[in-house]
Amino acid sequence: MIGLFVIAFIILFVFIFYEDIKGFIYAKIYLHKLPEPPARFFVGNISSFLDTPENIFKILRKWGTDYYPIYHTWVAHMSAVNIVNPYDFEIIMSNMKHNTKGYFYHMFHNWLGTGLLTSEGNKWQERRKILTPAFHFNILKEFIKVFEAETKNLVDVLMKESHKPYVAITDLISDFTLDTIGETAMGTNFKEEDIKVSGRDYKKAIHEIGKLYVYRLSRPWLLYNLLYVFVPQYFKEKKLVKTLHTFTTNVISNRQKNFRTTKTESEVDFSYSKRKRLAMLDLLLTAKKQEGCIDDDGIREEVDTFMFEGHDTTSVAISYALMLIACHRDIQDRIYEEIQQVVTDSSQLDYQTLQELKYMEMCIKEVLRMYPSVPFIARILGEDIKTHSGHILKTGSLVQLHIYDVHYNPDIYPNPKTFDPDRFLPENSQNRHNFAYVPFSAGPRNCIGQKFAILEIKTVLCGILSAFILEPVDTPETVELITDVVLRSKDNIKVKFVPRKTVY
Ligand code: HEM
Repeated sequence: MIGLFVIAFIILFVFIFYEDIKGFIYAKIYLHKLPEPPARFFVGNISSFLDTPENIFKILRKWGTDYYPIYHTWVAHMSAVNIVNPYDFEIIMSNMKHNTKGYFYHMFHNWLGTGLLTSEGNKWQERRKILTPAFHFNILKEFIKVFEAETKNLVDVLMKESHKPYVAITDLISDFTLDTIGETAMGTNFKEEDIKVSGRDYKKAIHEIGKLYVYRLSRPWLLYNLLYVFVPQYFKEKKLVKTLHTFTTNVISNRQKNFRTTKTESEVDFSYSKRKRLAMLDLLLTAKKQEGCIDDDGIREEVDTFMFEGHDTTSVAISYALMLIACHRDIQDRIYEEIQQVVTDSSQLDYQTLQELKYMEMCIKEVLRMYPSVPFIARILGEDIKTHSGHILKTGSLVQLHIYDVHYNPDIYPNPKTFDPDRFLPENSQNRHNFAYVPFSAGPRNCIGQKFAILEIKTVLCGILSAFILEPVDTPETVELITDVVLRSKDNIKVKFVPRKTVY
């Protein structure tokens, strides 16, 4: 009887964990041929992952150098191939077959469902097709007015704080980017009375859920829902997701009401072939109404995805940009001179003017090299590949692409810790490998919002640098980076803002 029970248990175990067992055997046969950091029997590299987020960040950098160009990490049956060279980036990022995201993206499902960031296959292709026109040049041109108005609000806040020895900027900038994505892509002003309170709760919940993801990410066994439901974080996440979904559902229904009353049938006449230009949420609402290719849940998935991807990434980029510019007065003066020359009518920025800020653009590129907002991404291989160094990786392997480490490779970027925008002069970048600079990823699954991001960052730098001289408080040496879904610092970043009028 006991024998039968044991056999039944083994069969059930194999049935439930078939994929994991297959992965384990594959890792033992193939992946252990790759260089590996020291590991313990069965638990593998777990002790390194159970450390603090700042220490995990440091150890990953050490492994990236010690085991260049490729290495293997594992915990029990879970294995990951880590790539830290541009040649293999190209093999993986440029091939549609490897478009499926890594397992850790599943932890976003409770909140983001399977929106553009987390979806795969036909669903991803269909959504990308629907959403691409929302980031067309004509739409982005309109958004610049919103970037400008929100920049003015931010400058007012900074002005009030400027008597202090420094301003802790991280949260202020994050508020700025949330308000901006709300008003551009969603057509919703978070400061309006009727949603001000729920908007504040929403922002708080976004920050909280980010911390929760880090907790889960650094404990890979919690990526199994079966185990996750037993920890308090599961219930906390459920509560946060409810707050987040309540808010986005309200935003959608408000917009739906306004959209109905402000647009006539002919105005919303919509088809992809006609390429009618509509901001993101309006585009989705119209796609639902006229083409039936997305439903209410689908719209919410995308609203949640864009609120997340569209604010956190730009927020950290702007914070690091301000810190680096504060630390390099010579570079700051050059950017300011360029603004003075190019922005002749300071009351109105437009697309053309922002395009002409060439030196500022090089500075932003260098900021995103040193601080890529998304320091690593992950893919599941859709077919076997041979890596640049000759290793065969099998279909189904989880590969982690460490963008941060490629951006700090001294053979590609000499003195990689030095902030040097001239690296992006055409003559200095022409011989660089195409996949050696990938802050927005590359290939078919690249960042859909990259032009939006650059225009937003340029607008806010114009506003802030016209109003203030930045003085250093934090420097790259004092800021401790942590492992997170975006490249966050352990503490709030501090910069001193000196109003220009009091200086001259
Ligand atoms: C400095 C700012 C930004 C950086 C560095 C950045 C970086 C990235 C990266 C590396 C990816 C690939 C992610 C992956 O493969 O897992 C990505 C994807 C994505 N980004 Fe951005 N991003 C930025 C701003 C934005 C903005 C402003 C938006 C929206 C308005 C946005 C929306 C998205 C979306 C929806 C995806 C998924 C695209 C897809 O899979 O088809 N991002 N971004």
